[in-house]
Amino acid sequence: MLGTSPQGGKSKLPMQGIPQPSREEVLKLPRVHISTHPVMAHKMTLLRNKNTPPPQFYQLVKEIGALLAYESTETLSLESSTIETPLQSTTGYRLAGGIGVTPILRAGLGLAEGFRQVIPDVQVWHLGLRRDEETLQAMEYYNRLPHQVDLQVVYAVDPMLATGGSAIDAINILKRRGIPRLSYLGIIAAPYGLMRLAQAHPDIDIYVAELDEALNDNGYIIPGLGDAGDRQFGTF
Ligand SMILES: O=P(O)(O)OC[C@H]1O[C@H](OP(=O)(O)OP(=O)(O)O)[C@H](O)[C@@H]1O
Ligand SMILES: O=c1cc[nH]c(=O)[nH]1
Ligand SMILES: [Mg+2]
Repeated sequence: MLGTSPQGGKSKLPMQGIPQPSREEVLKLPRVHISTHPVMAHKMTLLRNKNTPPPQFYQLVKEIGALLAYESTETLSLESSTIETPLQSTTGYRLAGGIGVTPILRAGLGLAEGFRQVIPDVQVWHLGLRRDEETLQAMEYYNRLPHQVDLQVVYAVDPMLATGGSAIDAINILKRRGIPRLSYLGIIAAPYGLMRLAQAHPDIDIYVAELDEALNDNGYIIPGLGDAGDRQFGTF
């Protein structure tokens, strides 16, 4: 079992000396889904490149969000109904119940936008969490989650799963709203954060585009892509 805090020892750097699991260990986790699609690998390479400017970076986050939406909704429930084509009656299907997407601000905004391109009638519930870069603890600063909910599933979306603190907190907050089914959708995961999220919330599915090597001593994912919020919104 991993520790619950990224802080430890007497080091000034928050991840220094903290043991991290290997990629192989987290690949054995039962509800972790990592994309194997070649189009995803192509877009991920453009996204990671430090020379990709913010407008193209944001566009890529949206496109990757759409691909992840398609992959992660594969197991959703359907309702059937009879419809008329111009020629005859036939059985049609629609997604059962509502679907919610919670972008973890800021960086989750582009992913949520991509998700909406696949399922335009999702409800979008905004949640602001900011990671303190000294302690790596997430702090909630904005919450627009409705009290009345009747949804089949809610996806918490955030590009970067680093220590896992933000994702664990987001799922805790959503669980308090009584959502029957929750999933996490991200672009890049570090083994450390993925293991912590799966251990804290073994009842959710976790979908990511790629699994990286590790966190550096500052808690940044390597090789990673840098700061996903800054790269989307140009705030370097
Ligand atoms: O797994 P963790 O260690 O919690 O780190 C991941 C979090 O850090 C980033 O957000 P950040 O705090 O930089 O906010 P931003 O989206 O406003 O840039 C990222 O988008 C995640 O929310
Ligand atoms: O590598 C990282 C870690 C946290 N947040 C980011 O945006 N990037
Ligand atoms: Mg950021």
